[in-house]
Amino acid sequence: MDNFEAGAREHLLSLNVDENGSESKIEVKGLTRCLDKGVSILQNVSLDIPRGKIMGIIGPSGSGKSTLLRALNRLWEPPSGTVFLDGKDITGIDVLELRRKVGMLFQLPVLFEGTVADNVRYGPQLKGKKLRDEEVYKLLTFADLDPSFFNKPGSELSVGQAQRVALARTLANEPEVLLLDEPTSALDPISTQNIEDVLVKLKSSGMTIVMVSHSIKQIQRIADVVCLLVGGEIVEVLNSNQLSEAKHPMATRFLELSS
Ligand SMILES: Nc1ncnc2c1ncn2[C@@H]1O[C@H](COP(=O)(O)OP(=O)(O)OP(=O)(O)O)[C@@H](O)[C@H]1O
Repeated sequence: MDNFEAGAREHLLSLNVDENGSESKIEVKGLTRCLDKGVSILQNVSLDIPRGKIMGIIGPSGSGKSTLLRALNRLWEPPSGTVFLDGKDITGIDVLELRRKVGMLFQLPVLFEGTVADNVRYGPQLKGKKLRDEEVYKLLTFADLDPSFFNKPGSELSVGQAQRVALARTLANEPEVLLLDEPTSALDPISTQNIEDVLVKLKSSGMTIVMVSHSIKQIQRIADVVCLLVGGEIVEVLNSNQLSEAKHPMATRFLELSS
């Protein structure tokens, strides 16, 4: 390991522990969501999301994965005292500030009107900062898009290209956490691999990533930790290389059927 690598590693290790000595970037404590009719979508969910790691969330359709993810940046407002970012209750953080820190990418990207560059500049512009052309190029390259996309209208892109622009747009806010809801399910295998490579790069720069995916193989490729959600409850949290050790009957059946 050369000096630079050693220094970078030390820096990353120092990112792993905050002032409270906690290794969790996000803590979820007893999160429940009930519908008006009394049906519960999430039941007493408690989860530690490790800092600087990729956590995969898997589970059958309708098990509450998206609801849990959306609670983490208040797209669904969790009750106070249930979700904490760096030890702070997120319901007490200004919502725009929170969403800058905790960015989100959806299954299908929605680009704003205008060019690719307009899209990438959107977030910083809201704070009164105009990204320089070179900064936009850098973000596009990072998201694995050729710089020639700079002036293209967003409406002329394929879904895979638009997803990478959406990623560059999210990264322009310099988030600390990235939430992904099945970000590659509409993409071809090459675009999928490109996005996965970018996610792994982001993790090595210290970012915390939480990804809902229906692909067990994808989770095994890139996640460090996996959370299995069944019927609104967390039934297992495992290292991604230990998925075969899941014990909960629904979890084992789900894993058998999806592999
Ligand atoms: N706003 C809402 N109003 C009523 N029901 C909802 C609402 N949001 C989610 N649900 C229901 O809650 C359950 C969990 O939904 P959620 O989208 O979180 O599941 P999921 O695990 O992400 O599903 P999928 O894998 O199919 O995307 C589903 O039964 C869904 O119909």
